[in-house]
Amino acid sequence: MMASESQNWVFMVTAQTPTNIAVIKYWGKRDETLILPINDSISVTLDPSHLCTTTTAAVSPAFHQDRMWLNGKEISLSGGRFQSCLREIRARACDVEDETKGIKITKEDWGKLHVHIASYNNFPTAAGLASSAAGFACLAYALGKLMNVKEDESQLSAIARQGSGSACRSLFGGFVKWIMGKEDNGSDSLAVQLTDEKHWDDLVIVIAVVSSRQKETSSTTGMRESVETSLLLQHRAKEIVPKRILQMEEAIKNRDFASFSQLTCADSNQFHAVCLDTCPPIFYMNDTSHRIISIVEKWNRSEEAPQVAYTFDAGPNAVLIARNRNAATSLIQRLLYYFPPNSDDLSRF
Ligand SMILES: Nc1ncnc2c1ncn2[C@@H]1O[C@H](COP(=O)(O)OP(=O)(O)OP(=O)(O)O)[C@@H](O)[C@H]1O
Ligand SMILES: C[C@@](O)(CCOP(=O)(O)OP(=O)(O)O)CC(=O)O
Repeated sequence: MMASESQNWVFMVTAQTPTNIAVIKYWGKRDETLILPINDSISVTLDPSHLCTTTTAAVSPAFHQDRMWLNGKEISLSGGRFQSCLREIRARACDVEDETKGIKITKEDWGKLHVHIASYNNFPTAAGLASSAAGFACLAYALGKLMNVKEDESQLSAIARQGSGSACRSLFGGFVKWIMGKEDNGSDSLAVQLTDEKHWDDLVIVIAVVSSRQKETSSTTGMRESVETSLLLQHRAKEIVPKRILQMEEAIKNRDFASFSQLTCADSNQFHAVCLDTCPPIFYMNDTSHRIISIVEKWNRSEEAPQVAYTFDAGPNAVLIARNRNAATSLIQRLLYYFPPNSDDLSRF
């Protein structure tokens, strides 16, 4: 089976993947198991040195079951999502040879070996900052490297998607589109890069962590309830998003910040309107989130051109995209003025 007779070897790889923030949101599935969305979405991938996941995947004949640790704590792998990613990667595994260690793992061996995975997020988990996106993208990438799969990033994205929908967009840098696809088996539901990270490098992303508490309604549960109860969601997916996707692609291509910011803010607000239109309603934003929106709206209106776009995922934390470094500096000064450190006093706003 293995060139190495010893049971003591461990072969491991480490990968790092940034999170991504949607500017046209994914909210709603047409297939819960395969994680197939009801609309296309577009995101921007953050700089890997900031919000990111680091995952080490290891294999050894000494491992007797697949195990995973998230932020230092062992987690259950009984859920289907981890198993789907692992199964899809195992099915594509190739021979691995490490001559220095005298290790040879054949394609067939992978079906019998178990993996241990340790993953760390350097930012709050399950707080609406897309930890599942960085997490499952990194998992698919690390397992792919470990098992020497030959798939390209788009094909890997379709595997990461089965861990968490938004994860498929984190396999690329820059602006990324998740094409919803039409096939029932999900083979055409994958991510493609629209532009790389250099295309629009004036943009500066500032994240205002309003709360790092774990949210009450997960994205998975929230979007299921929206699909079941919100008429606005159906209208959004059919009538609004297809047009917005085209407009957003154009705005990104032309580095047109006025259109980009208008579309980003409108889409975030519509996503939260869908949450309110869900029965029972879901409240992801809080008073501080609403105040941040008002500050940005007021500021943008007082300038000749918009300075900052805001977007909120399934939580109260604000993702603010400034048109350039000057706007980002001014934004941070404003945030510190309205929300002084160590003070709850928001009354000056
Ligand atoms: N590094 C990781 N590796 C594997 N799975 C992870 C990792 N980080 C988070 N997850 C999974 O993602 C879940 C959190 O996903 P959830 O969608 O609820 O929150 P979020 O991704 O932080 O926020 P949102 O997607 O709404 O912006 C965790 O409970 C865990 O199952
Ligand atoms: C609001 C969002 O961040 C929702 C992300 O939802 P998830 O990708 O976390 O959901 P699952 O596919 O059920 O794992 C919008 C987005 O990222 O497009």
